Amino acid sequence: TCAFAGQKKVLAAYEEAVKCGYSGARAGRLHTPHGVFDTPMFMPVGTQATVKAVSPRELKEMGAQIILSNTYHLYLRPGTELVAEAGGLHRFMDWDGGILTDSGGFQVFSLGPLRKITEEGAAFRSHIDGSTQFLSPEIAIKAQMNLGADIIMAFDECIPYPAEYQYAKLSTERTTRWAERSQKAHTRSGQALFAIVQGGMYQDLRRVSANDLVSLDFPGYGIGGLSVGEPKPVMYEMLEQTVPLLPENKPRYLMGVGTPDCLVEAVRYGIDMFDCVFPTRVARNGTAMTKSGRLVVKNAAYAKDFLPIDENCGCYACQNFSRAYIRHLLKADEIFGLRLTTIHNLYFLLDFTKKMRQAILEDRFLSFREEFLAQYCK
Ligand SMILES: Nc1cc(CSc2ncc[nH]2)c2nc(N)[nH]c(=O)c2c1
Ligand SMILES: [Zn+2]
Repeated sequence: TCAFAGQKKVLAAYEEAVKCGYSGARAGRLHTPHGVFDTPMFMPVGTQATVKAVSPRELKEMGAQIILSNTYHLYLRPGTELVAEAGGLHRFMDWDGGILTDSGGFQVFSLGPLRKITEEGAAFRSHIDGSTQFLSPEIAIKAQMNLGADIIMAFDECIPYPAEYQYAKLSTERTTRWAERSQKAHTRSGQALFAIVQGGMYQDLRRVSANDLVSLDFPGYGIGGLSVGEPKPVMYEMLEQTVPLLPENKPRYLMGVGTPDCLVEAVRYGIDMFDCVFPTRVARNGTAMTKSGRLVVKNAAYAKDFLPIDENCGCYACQNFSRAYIRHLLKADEIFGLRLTTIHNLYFLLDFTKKMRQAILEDRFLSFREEFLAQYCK
């Protein structure tokens, strides 16, 4: 924590991590204005100021610590000034845990019909009403200060995959200049601004991006531009190149990841924080996550299966309902069905990261990883 004593604007301090000698895995504690949180951690995604189909009370009950929201979406609707007038995002959505907002860069490129990226920022058309919009580091930071999240992200470009070396190089250099502009625009104390490492799938660009951002001295670092369709071994190789260059006493957040096998590998490289829409998204089409892989509870095979999704799971769905009942609800398009599969999938990932933390603290992470990967079929 003392590492952050000198940081005037930072509250996302990072207690001395408990390191496992044989891997980069570490168990840490993240200090924010809304509490101290355990890592490794999974962060449920609440894109439009709600984690779809579950309430803040249920999120708290299942052990969620920090949730994500999207600047891009809230900027377009209902507007970040409105959220500020409502008392900020925590008040607006009645969530008193931690909140992290993404800066909008990724969503502009992945959602809105993109118009144009220049040194100044990104012009795009709103996916809601087609209106012409523009985001820059200054606008994205102002919007995030309005929302009042505990951790906010620098405005970056998530380089598409695949990308030519030259494009990746120029984009990464611009993202570093945007990070500096984000830093200058960030004037809200009690809020931590994380930079985002880019570099495409090029080892040298990843190292340059990490070193440049570390020298700008941020309280934490996102690793972006991954989980964008690249083969998993390539993602792991980029982690191997990047993570060791990031300060040990600062949190590392692997953006948009992911499935349990990716989480256990990324923790091994020293990642602390994860987010992914996957668990909530696949839940809504009837797929449950288990330690042996995915279970499509909507399948006819489960019509008369009166066991829970996972009899060792402590979630509300598995403690009280059968696969047959949940399948019935999903087939009948009952909203409660989506709620139960979402509750299970979120609980599964939150519990999985808690189990990894315990394994690290007990110095048995690598055997935990071996056992898990042996049982989990991707
Ligand atoms: N894979 C991936 C995912 C996300 C979205 S993380 C998220 N936002 C909201 C929910 N989840 C990314 N976001 C940014 N800003 N940059 C990236 O490179 C990037 C890469
Ligand atoms: Zn469950």
